[in-house]
Amino acid sequence: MESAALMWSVAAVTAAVFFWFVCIMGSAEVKGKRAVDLKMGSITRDKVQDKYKQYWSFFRRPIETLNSSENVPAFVDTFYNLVTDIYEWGWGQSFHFSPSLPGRSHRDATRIHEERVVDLIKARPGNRILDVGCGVGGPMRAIAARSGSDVVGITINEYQVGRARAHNRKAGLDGACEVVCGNFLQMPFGDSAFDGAYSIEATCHAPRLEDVYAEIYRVLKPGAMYVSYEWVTTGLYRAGDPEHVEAIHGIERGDALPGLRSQDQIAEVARRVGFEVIEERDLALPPAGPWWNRLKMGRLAYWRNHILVSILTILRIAPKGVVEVHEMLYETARHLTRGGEMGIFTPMHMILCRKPIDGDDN
Ligand SMILES: C=C(CC[C@@H](C)[C@H]1CC[C@H]2C3=CC[C@H]4[C@H](C)[C@@H](O)CC[C@]4(C)[C@H]3CC[C@]12C)C(C)C
Ligand SMILES: C[S@@+](CC[C@H](N)C(=O)[O-])C[C@H]1O[C@@H](n2cnc3c(N)ncnc32)[C@H](O)[C@@H]1O
Repeated sequence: MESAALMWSVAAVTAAVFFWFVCIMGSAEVKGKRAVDLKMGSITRDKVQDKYKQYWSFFRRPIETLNSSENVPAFVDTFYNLVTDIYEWGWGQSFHFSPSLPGRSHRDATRIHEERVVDLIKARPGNRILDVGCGVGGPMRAIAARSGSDVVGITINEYQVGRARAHNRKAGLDGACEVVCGNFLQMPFGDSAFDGAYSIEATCHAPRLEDVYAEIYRVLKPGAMYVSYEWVTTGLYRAGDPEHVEAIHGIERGDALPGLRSQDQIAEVARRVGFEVIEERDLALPPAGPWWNRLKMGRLAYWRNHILVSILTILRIAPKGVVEVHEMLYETARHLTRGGEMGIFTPMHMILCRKPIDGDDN
C-alpha cells in the first residue's frame, strides 16, 4: 500500500514537472508560442520532414539557380514555414539581433534597436510607413506605438501574416498596423505610396539587392527616408581563411540566404537605384555590446529546448522533423556566434537613405 502511494506521488511530481517544463517555462521573452503549440507554418504535419529535405536540396543546386530571383522567394517561404514557430517560442516576436545594453534586458535592447528607426526616418503621427520583410510584426508594433504612424508590413510567408495579424489584434494595434502577403521584389503598392520605409534583417534574403532597393525607392514619396539594418560580411572577412568561410557558409545555409554581401557594396547599390545616402554605420561596433551574447548565454536553454522538442515529437504533439529543424538552428547559432566573435560578420550594418525631390542636385 505504501509503495503504491509512493509510486503515485512520484508519478504526480513527474507529471507536474513535465507540465511546468512544457507549458509554463516558455523560453521566449515575449511569449508568442509555447512548445506544445509548435507547428511548422502552413506545412501539413506529414510533410515537414520532406520540406526540410527540400530546403537543404536548394544548396546542392548550381549557384546560378541559387541566385535566381524566381526560385529564392519560394525557398525563403519554405524556410519561414519551418522556423517561424521555433523563432517565436525561443526568441520572441522580433526576428532580429540588437546590440546588448549593459544592465538592460534583451527585451529592452530589442525595443530600443527598433525605436531607433522612428528617429532615423522621422516617422510622425499619421505617416504611412512600410516595413519591408515584417516577420510576425514585433518591430512594426514597437514602431507604430512609438511614432503614432500607420505601418504596413509585407512578408512572403502567409503563415507569418496570420501570426502578425493575431499579435496586432492582441496588442490593440490592428488599427495602426496592416500586414500584406507578397514579394518585396515586386510589391503590390503604387508609386510614391509611403512617407517612409525600413527593413530589419530582411533584405539579405534578396538574390539581388538592387531589385528590392529599387522597389522601395519606387513606392516612397520624394523626400521620404528609408533605413535598413543589413546582414553583411565586414572588412575583416578573408575568403582564403577556412575558418571564416565555414562560419559564413554556415550562416548562409542556416538562414536561407542566397549569398551574403560585403559591407562596402550596400551604399553603392543604394546610390545606383537613385537614393541619396545620408549615413552608413555598423551598429555592432563598440561602444555597442556584442549582439551574439544573447545566443551564447542560451547554451543551457538550447539543451533544454532540444530535450523538449524530442519529447514532444515522441509524444506526437510536435510534427516529425521539428528536431532536425531545431538542430539546424542550433548549428546556425554556433556559426553566427563565431562570425560575431571573429568580427567578420554583422547583422546590423545600418544604411540611411533619402529619395531625392525632383530638382535636388544629388
Ligand atoms: C534575421 C534572421 C534571423 C535572426 C535570428 C532571429 C535567428 C537566427 C538563429 C535563430 C536561433 C538559433 C538557435 C535557436 C535555438 C536552438 C532554439 O532552442 C530556440 C530558438 C533559437 C535561439 C533561434 C531563434 C532565432 C534566431 C536567433 C535571418 C533568418 C535572416
Ligand atoms: C529575419 S525575418 C525579419 C522580420 C522582421 N523584420 C523582424 O525583425 O522581426 C525576415 C523577413 O523577411 C521576409 N522576406 C524574405 N524574403 C522576402 C520576399 N522576397 N518578399 C517579402 N518578404 C520577404 C521573411 O518572410 C521574413 O518575414
